Amino acid sequence: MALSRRGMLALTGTGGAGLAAGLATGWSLGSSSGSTSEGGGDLVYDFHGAHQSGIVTPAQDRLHFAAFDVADDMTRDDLIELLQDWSYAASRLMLGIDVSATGAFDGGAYLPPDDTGEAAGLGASGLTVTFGFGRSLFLDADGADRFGLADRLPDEFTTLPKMVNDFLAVERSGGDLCIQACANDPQVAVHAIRNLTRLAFGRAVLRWSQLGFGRTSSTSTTQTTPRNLFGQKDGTNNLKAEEPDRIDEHVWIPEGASQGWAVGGTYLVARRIAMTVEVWDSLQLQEQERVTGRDKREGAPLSGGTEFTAPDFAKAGADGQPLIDPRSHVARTHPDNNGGIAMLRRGYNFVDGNDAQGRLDAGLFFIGFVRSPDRFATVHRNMARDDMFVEYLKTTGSAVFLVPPGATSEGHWVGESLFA
Ligand SMILES: C=CC1=C(C)c2cc3[nH]c(cc4nc(cc5[nH]c(cc1n2)c(C)c5CCC(=O)O)C(CCC(=O)O)=C4C)c(C)c3C=C
Ligand SMILES: [Fe+2]
Repeated sequence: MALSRRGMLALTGTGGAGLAAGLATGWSLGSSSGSTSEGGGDLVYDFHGAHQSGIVTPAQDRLHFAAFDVADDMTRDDLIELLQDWSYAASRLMLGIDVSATGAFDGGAYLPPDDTGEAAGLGASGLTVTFGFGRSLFLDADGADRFGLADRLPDEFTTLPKMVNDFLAVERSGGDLCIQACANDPQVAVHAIRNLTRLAFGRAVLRWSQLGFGRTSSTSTTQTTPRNLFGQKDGTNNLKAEEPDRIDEHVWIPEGASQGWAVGGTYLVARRIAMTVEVWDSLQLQEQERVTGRDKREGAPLSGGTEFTAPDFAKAGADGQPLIDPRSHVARTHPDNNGGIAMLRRGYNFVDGNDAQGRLDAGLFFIGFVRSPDRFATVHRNMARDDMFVEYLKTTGSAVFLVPPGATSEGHWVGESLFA
């Protein structure tokens, strides 16, 4: 593949010394022969910033998430080059332009095009591309330090304990690297993952991937609360971008964390949670609401009020029992019952076909951003132990990635601080 940067033609083959060299001297996005924005596709988010995009960005409607394994023969320098190439390509894709300057159509008739072309004319569609590092990048399953990164592994980067409703498939779990692509057009998100996967050819292999539709959270007060496949309003009491102090407290890795290079990053916890929708659908409305702790129509807590009224876990009904069942999902996961821990949820619905009995393989691809995996585990343990909701859920995939801080400006790349 040949990609060009500021008039410089990069290497052909698997990717990139030329690209890395371009980065070192500073690169510019210039113009592209590729896509132009049309219709609703002209929403563009900035790739550069102190934090990566796709975290507090108002949750887009579509997701393509991918986890990768780095090839066995990769060196530390190769890994750096891959991250540089991915950063450059992502910064272009987020502008709604092709992965390289010659793109889908201008590389000449005798070469495969750099860009696969299916997003031509769709614009940026609010695309965000977020990169993460798996724990195995630092220390693999055999304890090998493949890239000289073991002493950069944060103490906080622990593995999640097994939970009661875990039925984890190896082929849907883990990974050395991840890319979360979110957009308002599914083809734009798929195009991003497809082209970044292609760019990694010979360097990293796709391990598993997940498509998601219909965001199941709002991450901004400008958004209405969406519904998940149980028909519930989901995301009501989520952390919102308009609460920077709470985001600082709960999401970003703080100064004083064990590894300074990760400050300003966060941890992404991905859980593929199958929902037994047919069983749920046969529950009485009243029981669905009791299990959730909120009413289904408005999403208001069962202690009273409207959607955004704070739940009152102490409030009792005429029978003297709490109006919100202590084993409801809201009671088990609320910060008041978890030592104040909150997380930024940014998940998506999925339907991946059906089984031989006609039951949908449907659920929620949960994505949560937290400042340490241990904080997620605390809430999840409390939920898994006796949340009534768990009866209707089965977790089939799981992975945790450290999302490093953002590439601050052009010429910088995601992951730079790890190798500094
Ligand atoms: C441990 C983390 C969580 C997992 C896993 C999880 C799965 C999950 N949740 C829903 C539906 C809802 N979740 C709601 C609230 C909520 N959920 C979590 C955490 C996990 N959920 C938290 C921290 C909260 C917020 C609690 C609070 O502060 O009140 C709600 C209520 C509406 C809302 O506030 O978003 C719903 C509905 C599903 C379907 C699911 C797995 C499939
Ligand atoms: Fe939840």
